[in-house]
Amino acid sequence: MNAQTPLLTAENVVVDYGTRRHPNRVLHEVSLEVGDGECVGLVGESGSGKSTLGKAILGLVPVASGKITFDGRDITHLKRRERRELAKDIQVVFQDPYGSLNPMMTIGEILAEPLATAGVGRAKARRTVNEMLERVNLPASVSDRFPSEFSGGQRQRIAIARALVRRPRLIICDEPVSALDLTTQATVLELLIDLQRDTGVSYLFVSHDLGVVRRICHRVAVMYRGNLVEVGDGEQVTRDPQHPYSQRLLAASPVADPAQQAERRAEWLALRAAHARDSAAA
Ligand SMILES: Nc1ncnc2c1ncn2[C@@H]1O[C@H](COP(=O)(O)OP(=O)(O)OP(=O)(O)O)[C@@H](O)[C@H]1O
Repeated sequence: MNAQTPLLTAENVVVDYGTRRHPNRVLHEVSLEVGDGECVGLVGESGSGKSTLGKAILGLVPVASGKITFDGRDITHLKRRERRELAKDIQVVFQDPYGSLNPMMTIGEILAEPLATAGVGRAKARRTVNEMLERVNLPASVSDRFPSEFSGGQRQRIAIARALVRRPRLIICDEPVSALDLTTQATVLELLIDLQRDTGVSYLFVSHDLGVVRRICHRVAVMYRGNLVEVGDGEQVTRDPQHPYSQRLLAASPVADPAQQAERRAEWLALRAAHARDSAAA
């Protein structure tokens, strides 16, 4: 990994939802870098703006001001064709392994589709599909089957294989394990870590779960009401955060010990109450 060379930069990115007359500012001048081969976690409670930053990078929501660069190139306002071309380098894995795979297509068709769009011939596409299935620990024989025949964890591995087929340099992982049970979460996280080690792909890893982020991310950014309040080393931010909001987020994250969990839940409820008060005052 070379965290010195940012592959992706977001500089003072502002995103508004709502209307021009009644804008609802969801991102307030957010700045973040993801290095080549780096995994950066983006944490924060529901509604803090994590997915919106991912969508801004993917060009799925308009950026009102600020700049996003990829490999030194300004990608803030790309034309549709340029955006399609960029899909080779930037891919996404969503939370819901049930909704993100077309139920009418076989696994082979789902994985081959991005290659066909890129003009890759059928024989080469088939080889690449088999190689990617192998990478996510699924046999080539699954190609002829449909998504409904697989478990949540298997579907998420298929979604990861699909994200990988064009050998992207960055994958935006939007809560990729939060719909999975704990054991399956661990397997998918291990897979993502192995893939990063083997391919050098970078991840922007969106999650509300500090434990998950601690396992996989080199650096962690904490988002609160559309602002990044803390960015730092993953171990440090997830164990000894400096910002009061990050401290409350850590206090709310699940732990194995029930007594400690009860204590954290109480702190979490206090956090929610404080958030509600802040929102009412805003
Ligand atoms: N398409 C939209 N139109 C209007 N408001 C939206 C839209 N998408 C998200 N929002 C609002 O923007 C804010 C940030 O949402 P976002 O989904 O980015 O948060 P998040 O941190 O990813 O939350 P979660 O963890 O629940 O996915 C929320 O208040 C949400 O209601």
